[in-house]
Amino acid sequence: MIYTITANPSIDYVLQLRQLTLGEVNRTETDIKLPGGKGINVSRILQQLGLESVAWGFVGGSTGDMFQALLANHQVKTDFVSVAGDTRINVKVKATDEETEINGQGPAISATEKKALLNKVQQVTKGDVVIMSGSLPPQLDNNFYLEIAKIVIAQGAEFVIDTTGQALLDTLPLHPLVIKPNHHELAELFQTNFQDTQDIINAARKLLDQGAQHALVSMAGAGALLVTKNHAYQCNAPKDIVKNSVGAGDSMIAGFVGTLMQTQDPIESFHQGAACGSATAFSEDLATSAKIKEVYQKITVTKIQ
Ligand SMILES: Nc1ncnc2c1ncn2[C@@H]1O[C@H](COP(=O)(O)OP(=O)(O)OP(=O)(O)O)[C@@H](O)[C@H]1O
Ligand SMILES: O=P(O)(O)OC[C@@]1(O)O[C@H](CO)[C@@H](O)[C@@H]1O
Repeated sequence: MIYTITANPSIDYVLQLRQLTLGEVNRTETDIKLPGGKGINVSRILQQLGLESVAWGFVGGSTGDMFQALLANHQVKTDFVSVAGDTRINVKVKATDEETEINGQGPAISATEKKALLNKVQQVTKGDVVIMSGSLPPQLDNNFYLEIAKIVIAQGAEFVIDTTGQALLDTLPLHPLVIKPNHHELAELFQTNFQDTQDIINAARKLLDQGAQHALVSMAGAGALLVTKNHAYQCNAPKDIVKNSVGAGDSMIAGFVGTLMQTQDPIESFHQGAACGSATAFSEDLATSAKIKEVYQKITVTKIQ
């Protein structure tokens, strides 16, 4: 089974405006509410790929009720911990060619609520994969993901982590199945600027040296890299109208992990991950299975090392 952990789920309030003028009253052309949060997005794409997952996380308040009602339309199995605080609302503004995001902090999580989630993680067994992604709500320690990773490994299962900074580095010695920084996050991790693809590959290899099993580096409209100890692969990002790239990275993780569990083939998994990422960028909501199949045909994976 695949479990996703979204410590800080959200209602994504996606607003389309012709133009955004700060300091003025702006009115939307369209607005939609989506059940958001990185792990939730991963579960939704896995569902489109015909793969079952269980979404774990903290959900609370009337916004939490609305979040669950929105998610109920997507046939994702859930097992949330109910919390006293309100699930956050994240605002995504699409205006002219720019996407601006304002993400809420999320509810405070009590020690009892945290324990309830850790207890769920104790259920995992060999063959399971736990995917943890996204920011942590306030009051959860920075080592929350590390705590989870330790439980998962002790149970003989695998984990995937999509976070940044020290929280990511701390889990590397426990051998995450895959990590997926985008190229900006990767540069920030090493406090550098990349001059070329080789710089990116070298940085990704440092994360492999520290323990990651596979390193994906996403580069939005410039495609992505899959870096292994001895080889590197690149894929293109097809050109189309970008409708909403929120969740493209999560979609890539879902495609990669879901395919890897079925095929054990990292290159095929990379191809499918890239298809899911681009298909989401070309969709208003996350990608559908039909869109993923269509986009898959337009992606080529090239061995560059
Ligand atoms: N504009 C785009 N055109 C085509 N493909 C895209 C575009 N944006 C993203 N993708 C695909 O999706 C993958 C993941 O996107 P991206 O690099 O933006 O991840 P991310 O920064 O983690 O995004 P997010 O946090 O919004 O989920 C890219 O590597 C690419 O394959
Ligand atoms: O604030 P975080 O947890 O870092 O990111 C949350 C978020 O921006 O990530 C998803 C897209 O990746 C959205 O559904 C959600 O709003």
